[in-house]
Amino acid sequence: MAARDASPSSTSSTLSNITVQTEKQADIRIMSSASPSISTPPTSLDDEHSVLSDTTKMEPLSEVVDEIHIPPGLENAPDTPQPAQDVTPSEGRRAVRSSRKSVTTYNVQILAGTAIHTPTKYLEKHHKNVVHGDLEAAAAKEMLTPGKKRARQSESASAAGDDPVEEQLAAESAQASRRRTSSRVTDLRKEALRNISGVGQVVANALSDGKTLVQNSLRRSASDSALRASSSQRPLGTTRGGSGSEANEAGERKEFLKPKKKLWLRQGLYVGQHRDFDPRLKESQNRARKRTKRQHGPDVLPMPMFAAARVLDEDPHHVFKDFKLPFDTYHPLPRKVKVDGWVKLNKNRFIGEASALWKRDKQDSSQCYCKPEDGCGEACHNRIMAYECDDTNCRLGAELCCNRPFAELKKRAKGNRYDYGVEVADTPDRGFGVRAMRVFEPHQIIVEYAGEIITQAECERRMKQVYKKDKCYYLMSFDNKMIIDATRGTIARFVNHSCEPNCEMIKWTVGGEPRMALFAGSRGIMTGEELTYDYNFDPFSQKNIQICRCGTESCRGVLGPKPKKPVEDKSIASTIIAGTKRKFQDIMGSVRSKSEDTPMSPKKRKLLAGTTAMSKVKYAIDEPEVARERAEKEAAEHSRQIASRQNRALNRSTPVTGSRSAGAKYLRKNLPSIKSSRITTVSFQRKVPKVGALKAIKQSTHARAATRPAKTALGASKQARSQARPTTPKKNSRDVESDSDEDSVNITPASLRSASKKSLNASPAVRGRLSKVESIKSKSESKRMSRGSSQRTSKVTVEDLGKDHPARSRLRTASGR
Ligand SMILES: C[S@@+](CC[C@H](N)C(=O)[O-])C[C@H]1O[C@@H](n2cnc3c(N)ncnc32)[C@H](O)[C@@H]1O
Repeated sequence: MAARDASPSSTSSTLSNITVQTEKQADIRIMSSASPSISTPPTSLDDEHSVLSDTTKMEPLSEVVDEIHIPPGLENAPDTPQPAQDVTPSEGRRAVRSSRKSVTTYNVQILAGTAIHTPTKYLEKHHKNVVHGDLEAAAAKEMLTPGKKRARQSESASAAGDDPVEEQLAAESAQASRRRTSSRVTDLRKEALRNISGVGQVVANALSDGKTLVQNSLRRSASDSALRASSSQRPLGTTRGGSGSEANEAGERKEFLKPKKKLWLRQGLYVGQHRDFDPRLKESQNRARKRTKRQHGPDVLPMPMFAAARVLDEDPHHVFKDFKLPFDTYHPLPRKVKVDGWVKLNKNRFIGEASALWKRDKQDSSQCYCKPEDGCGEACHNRIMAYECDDTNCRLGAELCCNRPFAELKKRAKGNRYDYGVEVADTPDRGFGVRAMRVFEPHQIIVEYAGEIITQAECERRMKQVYKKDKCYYLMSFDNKMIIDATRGTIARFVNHSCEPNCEMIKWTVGGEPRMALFAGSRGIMTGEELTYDYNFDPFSQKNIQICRCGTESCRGVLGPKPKKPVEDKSIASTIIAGTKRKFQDIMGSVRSKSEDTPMSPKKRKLLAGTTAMSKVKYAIDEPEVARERAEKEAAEHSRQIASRQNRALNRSTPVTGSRSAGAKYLRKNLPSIKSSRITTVSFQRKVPKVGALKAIKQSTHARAATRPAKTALGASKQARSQARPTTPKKNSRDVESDSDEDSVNITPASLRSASKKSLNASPAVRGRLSKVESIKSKSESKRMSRGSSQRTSKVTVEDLGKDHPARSRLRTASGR
């Protein structure tokens, strides 16, 4: 007979102890179920022996039936098994005690090797007796895995093969005793508890199955007398081939008990990949293995991304081929640079009086009239004027308009660091720099140059007091005579200078306020590239000149202002006139001095009248003298340029000056104390034709101005864009003016006139040529007229934009500054 605590704690009770009872004590134990059963760890040799005892026999299931379920009305049926009526509860209890010796008791904690470590109160509270029978056998069978079966076969040859629970427990005990030596006591305990809970669960299931079985049998016995007769002799639950349903049940059970085959995953995420790591080895052994492997070289190819990083890090002179990976393959090195003393600001912050002064000088407004198909592209007025489109100045929505760079930047900042796309990196010789972590398209916005916007007075104060001992300043001249101090500012402050930059620092007007940002140059930016722009650095004094380490071919050698523009950079007007000039000279057969051929020569090219053989001979004879003269002239010109540059620097409105004169005074006074100031002064002006050039064009085209066809606003704006497109930082307006003085246009109508006058005194041959020149000149002018040359457009653009158009005012401001 088996008694089982049906209370909720009964399941857990099986976790501690399982007691297997013999047939003899079955009837006595019915009563024992009434009181809480007690089990103790084996204390005698008998008990020890009982752990692996094979004397246990299976409990006939019919007794279980007798004890538990006797359907109402069947109590007095002749075939119904009767509970033992003659045993009183007290006797039962006594009987349990007296019969303990013969009860095979399995203390699971002992079996699992955890009894020593289990608190006594735990044992007292939880251990319960569970009586096994056929149902338990079924349960145990279910629990037996192939491994356990093997363990059972090998280790308990002497154990009774009939009792699977016992066998399982014996196997577990053997396992546990093997593991006992290990120090992982807690794990073992957990494992044992898990196992036992599993057994308990199965036993519970089996009992409920048994209950069903009994009920079915009783039902059958009530309807089938033959079966009833046999059932009284044969214990329920024993299978016999005669009964179809029983055979089915046996078949089902067999199927149920069929061991499951473990399926191993053979393919997966890491299939085919080799790792240096061997999980069977210790970490130190793995490390040692890796070290030895490295000496021999890797036996598998490295991942492309790491290989690429290695190549990129190598000295470019030793790498046979330039090589850059696209962003999705390349992963910038996860080297984080920590910058001390950098307080990060994400947007401009006005300091002190700057705010009030700023409001007073609000920016002009701009309006674009783009159609959806244009999408605010190259022809967009706002774009030309470096105004960001928004809902107030653009009719296209955010989806169609692609002239909203700062809005794009804002969105990007919300993404991850690769969306943001820039990081501070160490450079070998220029301190920190900024590196791209993604690809940027040509002219795409990269990062805003933001910081504290201060007045010049505040800047002076900071220079004297706060940054007195600093070696590095992050000051940039901004709009409205203000200064951006990016000591607290965005990452853009770390962008270094290059004489061949890949980026441009440009001022835009966003929502009526000027903002400065770094934009990709016309080549775009690849991942891993260092970002640079031309500082157009004004050192104020020779003492402050720093050596440039940009390493480009056209490096100017020092961090200084941009050089005078070369010939090819001159205005379109001068380029056109240059064509005329060439023809003119061809006809004249003039021989220019070689010094004039020098492309960078800023001197005016003077027309030489004589082109005869005599003159050629004369020049040939005089060549050494010409060379000497040329050298002298060049030296004089060079010193003049340096002097004028220094004058400009002193007079220029700079971050450290209150006014031009005050600034000059301040600098004169303070320069010795400001030894290595890093003042990034960049003034941002539109590219405009040289003042002189415009003048020349105006004069030459004045007479025909009335007949000129009116320009459309679009054409005008296009031209304005080509002229006014914000590119690299421009020189101060004074530079523009002085440029026009120094690099005056090579040929003007006035020079042509003087040449004609001279020609009057020339020989008939020369006069003939001059008349040809006149005719070519008029032809070329008429050509210019017919194709609406840019020389004319550059002026017309300004005027045709309309009185109130911001383009007009800005272009004027730019050229007038
Ligand atoms: C605005 S900071 C740029 C960030 C700076 N590298 C840093 O570590 O903070 C400007 C200073 O960087 C250095 N620098 C930038 N570009 C340079 C170049 N091409 N060659 C030498 N020094 C450069 C100069 O000292 C300059 O004054």
